[in-house]
Amino acid sequence: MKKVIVAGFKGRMGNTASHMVIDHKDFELVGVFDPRATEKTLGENLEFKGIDVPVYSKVADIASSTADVWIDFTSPTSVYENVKFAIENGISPVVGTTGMTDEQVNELQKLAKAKKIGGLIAPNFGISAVLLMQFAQQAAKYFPNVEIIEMHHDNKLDAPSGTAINTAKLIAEVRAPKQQGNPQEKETLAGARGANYEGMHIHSVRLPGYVAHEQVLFGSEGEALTIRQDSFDRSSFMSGVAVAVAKVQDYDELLVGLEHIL
Ligand SMILES: NC(=O)C1=CN([C@@H]2O[C@H](COP(=O)(O)OP(=O)(O)OC[C@H]3O[C@@H](n4cnc5c(N)ncnc54)[C@H](O)[C@@H]3O)[C@@H](O)[C@H]2O)C=CC1
Ligand SMILES: O=C(O)C1=N[C@H](C(=O)O)C[C@H](O)C1
Repeated sequence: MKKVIVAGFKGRMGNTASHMVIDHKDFELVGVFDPRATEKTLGENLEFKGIDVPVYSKVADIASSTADVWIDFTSPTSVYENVKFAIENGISPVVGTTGMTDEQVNELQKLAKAKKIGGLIAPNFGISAVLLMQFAQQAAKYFPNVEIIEMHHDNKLDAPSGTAINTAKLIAEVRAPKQQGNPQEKETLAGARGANYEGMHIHSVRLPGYVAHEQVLFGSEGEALTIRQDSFDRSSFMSGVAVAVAKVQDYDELLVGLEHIL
């Protein structure tokens, strides 16, 4: 049995992940963490009735031997400290939270290597998004002119999305550096051309009703290719999270990207 703690359990993803862990025959939920929590045990919430695991509202209250795996769906400003805490306490992190800087990820990777702790940061746990990123990287070898449009619910804190940044990074690995559009182009309204990652423009849409969606648009002489994925429900991320929880302790480093453990 993998003993699991869920950080951010009062949020959308943390709630879904807590249910997944409870329902999984090989996992045991041993604690949940969220600074917004006021209850002492999870079972005080009607939807978790009978699940009397401890609720933590301060990270310092979590003992190092509490869990094998730390699932993190929190916020861009808290994820680095949480993951650092997990690694320092011998707990393998499975991280879905987006918005960390490259420097923060590098530091955590160094720490995990030094402590020989396996972990995973996945910008997206959905198989449709993992495949989209791989297809986009393949297509970019033949279509170097590319723009990315990511579309999310309007409660999202970070922009562009972690998936969009990761898509651009994967494409940049196979495409010669290149600025796109007319070299003389001028924005008459700031931001009109979106963010710019090594010449690739990334556009972020935020709308109620949306969950998580991405389109990668490729254009060439007389033809175009569009790759799109849609996550309509947060349950779609859970098979990826479950695979990560099951396998993460087999590694002794912090990996980035679900594809590395599938
Ligand atoms: N990798 C993936 O497949 C996915 C990643 N995400 C990412 O997961 C993160 C969370 O997303 P949502 O659940 O929609 O957000 P949310 O805002 O619904 O939930 C975040 C929760 O984290 C809590 N929190 C804040 N600071 C904390 C801390 N220091 N320790 C523990 N909990 C803390 C908040 O109180 C809140 O309850 C975002 O970064 C989002 O981009 C979301 C969906 C899929
Ligand atoms: O905030 C979200 O909802 C999501 N965040 C991740 C991201 O930033 O890419 C993954 C997915 O898109 C949902």
